[in-house]
Amino acid sequence: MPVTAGHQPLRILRELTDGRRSRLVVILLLSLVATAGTLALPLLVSGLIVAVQARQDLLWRAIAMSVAALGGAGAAAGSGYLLARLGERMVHRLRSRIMAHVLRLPLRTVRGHGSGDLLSRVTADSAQLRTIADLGVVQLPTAVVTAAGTLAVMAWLDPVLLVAALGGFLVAGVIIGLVVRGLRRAHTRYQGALGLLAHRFSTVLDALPMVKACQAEARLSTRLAQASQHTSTAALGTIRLEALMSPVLGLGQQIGLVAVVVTGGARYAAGALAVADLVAFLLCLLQLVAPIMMISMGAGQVQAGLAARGRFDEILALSTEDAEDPPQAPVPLPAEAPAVRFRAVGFAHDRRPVLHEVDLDIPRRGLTALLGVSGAGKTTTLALIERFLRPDTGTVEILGRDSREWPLAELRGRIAYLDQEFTLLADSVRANLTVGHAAEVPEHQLWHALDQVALTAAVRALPEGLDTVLGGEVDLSGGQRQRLALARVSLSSAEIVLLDEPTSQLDSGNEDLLRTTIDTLAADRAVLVVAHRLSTVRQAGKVILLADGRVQASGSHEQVLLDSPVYRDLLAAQAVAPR
Ligand SMILES: Nc1ncnc2c1ncn2[C@@H]1O[C@H](COP(=O)(O)OP(=O)(O)OP(=O)(O)O)[C@@H](O)[C@H]1O
Repeated sequence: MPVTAGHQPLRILRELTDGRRSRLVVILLLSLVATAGTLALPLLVSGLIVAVQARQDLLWRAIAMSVAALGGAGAAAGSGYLLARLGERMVHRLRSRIMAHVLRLPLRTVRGHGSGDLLSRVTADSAQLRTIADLGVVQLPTAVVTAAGTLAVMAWLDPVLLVAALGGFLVAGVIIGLVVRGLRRAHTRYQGALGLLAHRFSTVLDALPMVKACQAEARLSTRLAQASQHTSTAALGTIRLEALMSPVLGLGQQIGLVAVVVTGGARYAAGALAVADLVAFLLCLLQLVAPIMMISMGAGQVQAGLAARGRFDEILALSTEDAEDPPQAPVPLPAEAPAVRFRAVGFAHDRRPVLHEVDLDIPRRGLTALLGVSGAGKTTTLALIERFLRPDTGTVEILGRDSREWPLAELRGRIAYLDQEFTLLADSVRANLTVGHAAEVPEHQLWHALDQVALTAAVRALPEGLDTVLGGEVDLSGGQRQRLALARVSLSSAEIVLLDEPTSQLDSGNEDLLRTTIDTLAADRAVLVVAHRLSTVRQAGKVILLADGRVQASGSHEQVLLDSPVYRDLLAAQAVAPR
């Protein structure tokens, strides 16, 4: 069920107190004590004036005033601290939930949103959410109770004066009500603009070497400054509205004060009001400003928190990749099916057709090479096998089962994938090698995998060996990173291995080494390698040639060589001597 804006505060209250109801009760009790202390003070002052006039003993009254003031302040501090802890716990839980959810979204959805925008939701927006806990849950209700209690005391002291005082605040209240209504929209616009700015900046940072090489710093700085200006314009929308609050309230208070002084003076002169009651009333009026200020400013800030919660909801409403997992246990796998089978597969990126009626088989064992000019659809083919993407038409079968019928976790457990960017985590060498493993991998296996890709010496030379964190001050070269990614793949026991251009950064010595690693992998599983360097295809048992999103030829190297002029052209372009 979609969450309406009206339901949101209640839901946030539930999230805040989930498993901590008793803590909330303590916070509420402390707040009540603080409120009672505040309300008692004017009455105790009034009593003190009467006692001074009557020359009575003042000691116990002084003690009572001290207890009310100190007790109230202590209780307010305690409730504020406990509440902030509850708020931070809620923010941490929501933030973790959002991050876990984002990691399970389809790649397309994540890319569509942009990493910077998602980052700003997890950081800046979650900080805004804290305001709801800090202000909305106890401070605002407490302020309402304090204001109502103070008004009741004022009514008890002199109802006529109360009417005079309220006249001043009424005008302010109407204006502030209108301002608060506009604030949530303004905050949503501002948070959206901030997310866009974060996205633009993070994409520029990701491309920093290229930016520097092209000397594009100045031009991109100007574009970023424009995005920043757009964010500031959105921020001004909230600032303008918030700036109205304090003066409007101050004006209301001044009008109320003048009205009380004039009316109170007249009533005192007429003998209708005692001086102690007039002083107590004025104290109440001054005391009323703090809760009313809290209600108006707090309500404005809570709008920012509610807007942030709304942006969280937008993300949580997006379907995760495994949302379409089959509900029933899948049928057993046929023993002799190929590792991968495409049947009349069609796929379009943003309505631009990329694959058309593709039929292909990848055998259960051995090396298959996927070739084609740049943009032919090779990476898209791998993405369909991994189920990063789903075919628009036709079927993709993995180990004899339609890929839509696989539970996603099981499907991905059967496939190891080395992407084109040979991505590594900004984490230790060990973490990068074992990222897909639930159990700890024995160290000798890690060294063996590194040995296979000739990385042992390089890793031993790192400051903390296997535990050196990469991607910061210490890093590997492009070719070493590629070999580390390959070592990760070789540690996997997956039945299907997908390698997207694994040789792009390797020198000829390392390329020979890679061929040996691939041969070892292909001995007992299916290895599909996207090869730009056509030298790799010589060792392949099967070659599939893609051209314009169609399978142009497939079979053994010799057979495709005979059948396909496109293949011969590709080989010639790479200057690989046909055997
Ligand atoms: N995320 C995307 N959004 C839109 N179009 C895309 C996307 N990814 C790829 N394409 C387009 O789909 C087509 C096939 O891309 P793909 O990456 O599969 O080709 P490729 O054969 O792997 O190319 P290369 O050898 O250059 O890596 C290209 O025309 C490309 O522009």
